[in-house]
Amino acid sequence: MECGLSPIVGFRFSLYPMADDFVSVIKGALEKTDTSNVWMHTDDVSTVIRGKQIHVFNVAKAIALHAAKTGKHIALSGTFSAGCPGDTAGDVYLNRSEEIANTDATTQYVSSQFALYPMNNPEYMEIIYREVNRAKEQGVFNESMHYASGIHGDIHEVFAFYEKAFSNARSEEHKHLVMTVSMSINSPTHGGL
Ligand SMILES: Cc1ncc(C[n+]2csc(CCO)c2C)c(N)n1
Repeated sequence: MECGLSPIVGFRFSLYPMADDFVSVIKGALEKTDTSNVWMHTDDVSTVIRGKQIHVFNVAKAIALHAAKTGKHIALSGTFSAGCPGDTAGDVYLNRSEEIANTDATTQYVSSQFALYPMNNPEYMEIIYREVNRAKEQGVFNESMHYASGIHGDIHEVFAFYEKAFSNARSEEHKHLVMTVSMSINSPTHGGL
């Protein structure tokens, strides 16, 4: 499929609540979030949201935060993509204003791992190192590991880092970017902030 020029950003993700009532945690997180600024579709495996970058990251964070507020141990795994829309569904959401819809500032510790894939960019390793260094400067870097980098801290700082990294790793010349994230929230393994 041809890569288009649409500035649309997408995020396909799944929530895995470690709880018997996982259905209500998933559905509750999706329903409590104001998703009016993104195109959203849920199926039996995952949910996809598409729209302006600012809204996609705002909605992704809000869904994670709503799930986290249940107090249950939540795993979230997903892929952000831009520059290769494939289809035009959701393009209508690109005319939304920049005003974000979800503003809950509740503190919540998140431990996560991410990987950047700057498509068709011969400088991809420099781009990845640059963003990992920014994570260190911003105090959200956790650890190095094979195939990903660990990012942790308050959910608002972690998502702010991810949104910046996603912007920084794209360019006019190299529009197509993929970023994977996996998060663990309320895990008994971490001590918290
Ligand atoms: C964000 C997100 N979207 C969809 C699923 C798939 N899924 C698994 S259980 C369930 C509820 C019952 O219909 C759904 C929709 C997921 N895990 N996380």
